[in-house]
Amino acid sequence: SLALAHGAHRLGKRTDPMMERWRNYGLGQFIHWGVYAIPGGQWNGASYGGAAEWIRSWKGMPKEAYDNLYKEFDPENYDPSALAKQAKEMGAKYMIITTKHHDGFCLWPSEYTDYDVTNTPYGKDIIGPLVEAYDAEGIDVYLYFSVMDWNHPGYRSVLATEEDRSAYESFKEFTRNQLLELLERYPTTKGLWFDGTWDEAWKEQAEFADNLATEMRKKIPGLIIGSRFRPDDYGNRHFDSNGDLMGDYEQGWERKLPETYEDTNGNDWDCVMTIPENQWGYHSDWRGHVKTSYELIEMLVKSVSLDGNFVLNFGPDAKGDIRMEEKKLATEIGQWMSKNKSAIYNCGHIDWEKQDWGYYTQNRVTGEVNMVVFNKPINSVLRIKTSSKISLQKIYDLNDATKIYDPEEISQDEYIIQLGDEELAEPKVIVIKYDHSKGETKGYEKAKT
Ligand SMILES: COc1ccc([C@H]2[C@H](O)[C@H](O)[C@H](C)N2C)cc1
Repeated sequence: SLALAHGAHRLGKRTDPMMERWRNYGLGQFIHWGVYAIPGGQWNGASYGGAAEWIRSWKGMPKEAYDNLYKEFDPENYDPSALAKQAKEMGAKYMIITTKHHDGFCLWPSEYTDYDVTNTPYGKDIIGPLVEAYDAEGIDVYLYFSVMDWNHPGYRSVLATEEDRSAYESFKEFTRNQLLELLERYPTTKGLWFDGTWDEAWKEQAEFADNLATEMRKKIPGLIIGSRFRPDDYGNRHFDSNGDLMGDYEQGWERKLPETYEDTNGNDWDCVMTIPENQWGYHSDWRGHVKTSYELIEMLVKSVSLDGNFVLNFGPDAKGDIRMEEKKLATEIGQWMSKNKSAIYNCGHIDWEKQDWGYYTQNRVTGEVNMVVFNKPINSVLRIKTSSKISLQKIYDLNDATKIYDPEEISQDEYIIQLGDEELAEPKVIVIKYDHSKGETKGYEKAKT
């Protein structure tokens, strides 16, 4: 393998308590909020077809007009504790907030730029009260930070000239100052979610990024930083030139999920997900498919079954209100989570053969296996193929203690259980207690082929 000065500094998963806590969240909330919520995807009577938080890049939005929107930022309905309570009700264990998106507008009072909340009619810190409100609900806070910054004069996507390079040095200093400022102001932050690090200019900053990550972890020991921050010595990101993950978890699953455990390379990972097909910031005109709570619950369960966290995005509008569709989904997901959270929190992958009826999650504390059933087969029979040398002790409906399932062993390490006749009204969790006291096998004959 290549000798890298700034590649992965650790092989395999982080095993410290802060990362164990991250690994056991299951469900998170993303919040994308900024001045892009003011146009909300519309301008001059036209609707932007892209992601609302990218409207500045649309030819239909004059840059001058966008860059003056901050003078209208005055979210009179912003209510951090209401947001935190809604997240609590949904069952989120952590929240990631956009402190600064690509447009460079800062939701906190930054010493290093005037393009921040203090110069808006609202005039106050947005981030601080949100951190306090979420901490008060026991929901861990992570800060999203876009390195790419369309507002900073020193930003460059490519370093072509000496002028570019000297300008970019001032931009790097600005970036370091803002990150250290955020960690100073919000010391209960558990981690940073970086974005906007795909440009060539940043890919040349392996040493700078590596040193900055080290410096940030000096300020907050154990700080959790994903794979989307650092480039390695050769400009590779997420995975270094030896194919090793850089950062504490893989940040590549955005609006998509791994299909198999192999797809995850055995790393920690998160999937960040939009409710519409592709809108992170508030867009008043959601086009196309809006996901239902069952679709989102299946993505959550699938994520946990493959050792990942599922982070659902919310985009408050210009007044700071959460739109009706998002409120409804938070409530519906919360109703399911209130009855089935033991299949999500502290759970992860078990290498039993995936079945069509749904997903397994294993509780890392109790060892119990959860069958999360989404698809009831036509014959109401659920097949269970375990790993070898185990014996099933008890199988029961998580939400109906009177419902015990009697497994029928149909071949080596293979069982079936019978569901009742009732239709599945919602994803059903069936718990399997098992142990390794393998009794006598019935000596099934393997077919001689
Ligand atoms: C170029 O394609 C992109 C670039 C950045 C994004 C940003 C979104 O604005 C949002 O913040 C998402 C998490 N991020 C990857 C999305 C698509």
